[in-house]
Amino acid sequence: ITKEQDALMKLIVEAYNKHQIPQDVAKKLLQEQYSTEENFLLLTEIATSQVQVLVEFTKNIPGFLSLDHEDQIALLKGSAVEAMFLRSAQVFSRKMPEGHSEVLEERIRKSGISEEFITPLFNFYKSVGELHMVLEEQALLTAITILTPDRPFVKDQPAVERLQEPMVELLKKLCVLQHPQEPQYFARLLGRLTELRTLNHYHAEMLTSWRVNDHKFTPLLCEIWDVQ
Ligand SMILES: CC1(C)[C@H]2CC[C@]1(C)[C@H](OC(=O)c1ccc(O)cc1)C2
Repeated sequence: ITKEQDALMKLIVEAYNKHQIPQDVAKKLLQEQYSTEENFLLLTEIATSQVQVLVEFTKNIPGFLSLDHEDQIALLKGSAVEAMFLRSAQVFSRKMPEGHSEVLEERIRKSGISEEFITPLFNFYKSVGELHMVLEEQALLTAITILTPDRPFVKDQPAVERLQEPMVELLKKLCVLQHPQEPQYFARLLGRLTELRTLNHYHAEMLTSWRVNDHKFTPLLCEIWDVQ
């Protein structure tokens, strides 16, 4: 790892650590009762704070704020769902205090989300959990997801590629260092990004099914997903 790569990694990890889901949201997970309505409101709060965390993390990715402003928005809107699933999968499989993940799973299952979405979601969580990613890998993988050049409406794709490229190179080196006995580990990580893209479709279905049942989203979620 070169000096520049080490500096880049420290910046990304620092940004990733700086923005965590507020503790009060996590605490509510255990306190509130279990009605479908209550669960939906909790998930709305979790999703809203995840998007806020995503925006703050993204702003700290070196070079992001120098991109064309409309492209910055296009990248955020295009990656919000994937970044949210990636972060919740990492939180879910790693840092959840004892018993929280079961409670969260229960609330997700009883929040009006159709079963056809629940299965792929928890399969994804399991496949991320099995990787036992270290923090640096989690942070870099999230930054790489956000800096995907071929999102809809991105005008200057090469500029995004120039930011994403060094992160992919750095992640590749990290994987070799962290998992010397597993040469295909880096490929498995990138495979998760492909699986993530399939979740975009399920997520759109989920939003629609909530909306037809007249559930209300927060303004931030409406804005990032162009609903209502
Ligand atoms: C764990 C998850 C990533 C998975 C189940 C809850 C999540 C936080 C997310 O919820 C929403 O997207 C969502 C969108 C709008 C809304 O009002 C509530 C939740 C999907």
